Amino acid sequence: MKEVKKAIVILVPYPAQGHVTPMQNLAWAFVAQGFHPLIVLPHSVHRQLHGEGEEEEEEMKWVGLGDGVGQEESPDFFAMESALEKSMGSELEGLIEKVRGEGDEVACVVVDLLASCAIEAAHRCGIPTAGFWPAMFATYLFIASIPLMLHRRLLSPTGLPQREGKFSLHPELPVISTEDLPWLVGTEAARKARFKFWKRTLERSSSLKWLLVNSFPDESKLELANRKFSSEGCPRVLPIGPICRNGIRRSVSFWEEDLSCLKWLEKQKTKSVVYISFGSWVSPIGEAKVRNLAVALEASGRPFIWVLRSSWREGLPNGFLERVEKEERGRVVSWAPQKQILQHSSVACYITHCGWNSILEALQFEKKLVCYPVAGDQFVNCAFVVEVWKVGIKLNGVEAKDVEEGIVRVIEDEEMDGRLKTLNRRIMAGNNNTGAFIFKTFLKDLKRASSTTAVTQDASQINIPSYFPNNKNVV
Ligand SMILES: O=c1ccn([C@@H]2O[C@H](COP(=O)(O)OP(=O)(O)O[C@H]3O[C@H](CO)[C@@H](O)[C@H](O)[C@H]3O)[C@@H](O)[C@H]2O)c(=O)[nH]1
Repeated sequence: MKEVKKAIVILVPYPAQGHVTPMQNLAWAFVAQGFHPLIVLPHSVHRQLHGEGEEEEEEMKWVGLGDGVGQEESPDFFAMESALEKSMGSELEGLIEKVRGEGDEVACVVVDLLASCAIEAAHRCGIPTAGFWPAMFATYLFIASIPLMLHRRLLSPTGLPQREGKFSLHPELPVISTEDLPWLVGTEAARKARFKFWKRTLERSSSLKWLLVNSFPDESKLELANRKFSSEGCPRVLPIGPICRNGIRRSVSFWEEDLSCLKWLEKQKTKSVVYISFGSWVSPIGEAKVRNLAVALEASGRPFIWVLRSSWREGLPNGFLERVEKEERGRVVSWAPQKQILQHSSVACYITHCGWNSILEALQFEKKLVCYPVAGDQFVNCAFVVEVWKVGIKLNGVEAKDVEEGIVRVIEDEEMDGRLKTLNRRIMAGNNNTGAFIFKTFLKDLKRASSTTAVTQDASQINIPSYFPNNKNVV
């Protein structure tokens, strides 16, 4: 028997970059409190990130759990969902038994709501379980209000909008179009399947005690709206974000970053470069739009860095890549060191798909946004950027005229700079960070629920370190 029991926190992210990064940041916040995080991934994704074998980091471990996905396969959302549903429950129970068998204590399991199949397994093992919503709280509210939308007949029983047009569920939520609801992606069959997925997620999450949300306190008043929409037995919502990573440690990356664009960035004038990225997950914008965007960027005459996977480059106009390189006009890369780019003074604005992590990073480094949402929560995120915070504009299309007008509007709008600065101060505010305070409250609650030995101090004395942002010079 070992002398000191370790307090393990098992974290289960959905296996995509935009989910693993915030979960890893959360893991560092746990490390700072004396916990030993164990981040689990399906084996196929673990292999991509860490190669074969277990990655040994001093403070946290990454573990691959069997998922039945072959080396050559690259499953889409539904295939991954089905792989997780089949294997995650039993694999996770096995892991918990193993940890306990080694004499350690599993103090808590934190489950990304997109991997909700892990919730029941954690419950079966009798471990306090928290949900994690890596995105904006408002987008959770749209999911949480599915029952209300069904009741008001805004939706059919299969989740399809029953009327077209704009609506708002609550004065604190922006007006959005029925077409912008997060599950309305792809074909009718895909939309129905996603709606089913969210209904099941909502049912499962009702058994959670807490829901940790990577949103900032500005939004916490929305919790009132949450109470209105949610039925009995919903988790206690704790907006602990934005959890950003300070210091030298890098986030795990699904692909190798092309660092050459940083050297090129050094040579550009202050606030001249347009950065373009559509995130890591949902397929980008289609070949025709890729072509239009390329034409628009060339026509603009502005320097740019564009993250574009090789598989999407077929849509590019003839000779585009060669011209860009020859004229030193910009860089087209498969995967970029995004935070370093956004932090750079040469970058003027960011054309974004409005993934939540990208928005947080842009706010952290005070970069104005030119929004082109593509799928899921991105339309709601965009509505906040454009209509609530007014720190960006929404593109109507990617024709040359739209893009140039959009870029000029954000670059020339100095009031937008002022609002961005104020918002940055508010959400990245040093030691008084409300998100950090709420995290302490959670730890206090956890201590009561799990009798964990890790949180031994009075929680009010816990000094939350820099995993919650307190300045902008971090990568
Ligand atoms: O070349 C690149 C491009 C992106 N990133 C990073 O990848 C992450 C991307 O995250 P996000 O902006 O949230 O986009 P997605 O990867 O598309 O994230 C998915 O998950 C998010 C959180 O739930 C949702 O908000 C999005 O809509 C959904 O597509 C960010 O941290 C970026 O810094 C890089 O490091 N290099």
